[in-house]
Amino acid sequence: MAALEIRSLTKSFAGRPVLTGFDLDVRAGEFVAVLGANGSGKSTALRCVVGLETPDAGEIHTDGRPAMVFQRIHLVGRRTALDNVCAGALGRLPLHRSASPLLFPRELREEAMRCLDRVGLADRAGERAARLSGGQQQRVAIARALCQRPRVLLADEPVSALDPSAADQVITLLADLANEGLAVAAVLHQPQLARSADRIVGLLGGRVAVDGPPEIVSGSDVDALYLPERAAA
Ligand SMILES: Nc1ncnc2c1ncn2[C@@H]1O[C@H](COP(=O)(O)OP(=O)(O)OP(=O)(O)O)[C@@H](O)[C@H]1O
Repeated sequence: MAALEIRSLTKSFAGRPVLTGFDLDVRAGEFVAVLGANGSGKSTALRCVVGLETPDAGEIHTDGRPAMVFQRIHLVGRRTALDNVCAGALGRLPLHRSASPLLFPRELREEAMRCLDRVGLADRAGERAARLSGGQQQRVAIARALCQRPRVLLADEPVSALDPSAADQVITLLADLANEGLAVAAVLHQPQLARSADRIVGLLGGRVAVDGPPEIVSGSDVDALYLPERAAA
């Protein structure tokens, strides 16, 4: 069984269908890039997986609770990178162990430090998040997600606000995390970056129109996802 399985997902907003039978499998160790025109339902699909939207119909299975990162990074700017990463564990800590961020237990701080190290930012642990670059902040957000100990990591346009070099670093990190065993699904708006993934999935008309490894998915397959008349269909 895949770590993430989505079957026949449907979702409408105010009677307007957005997802019309969306299917997706992501296995442990696999990095899937999800492409599609604006409004094609990519975010809605991921948001259904983490419970931020309720599907109208369909089935979603995930190994454990998935973690998600977003284009807007939402760190607490005046707290350190390390505190922000510790916050990823709040959902699984007993209340009395996390009532105050000042009291994050030592073992959690050590784990958060390992997560920061994993994203290449151990040396910035004590820096206020607001002082980090956009790319560094997104990597802190990924470390915070890792601190949730997920087996499935979702990323909704994680590099859309980043410069090309920072975007490359984040994509390489996501690919490495998948190589280490995470199931990773990332919505991207940059088809060329999607070519670093193990598989490219393209949404059109609320369902999967393209699904294959980058060697198989052609440039014209990808271009067709963005043709205005087809994307609006
Ligand atoms: N909560 C909501 N209420 C009403 N309409 C919504 C809601 N969320 C999304 N939509 C609409 O559903 C459609 C799909 O949105 P979604 O954000 O999933 O698309 P997307 O493929 O991620 O687009 P983008 O690339 O622009 O981020 C859009 O037309 C959007 O306006």
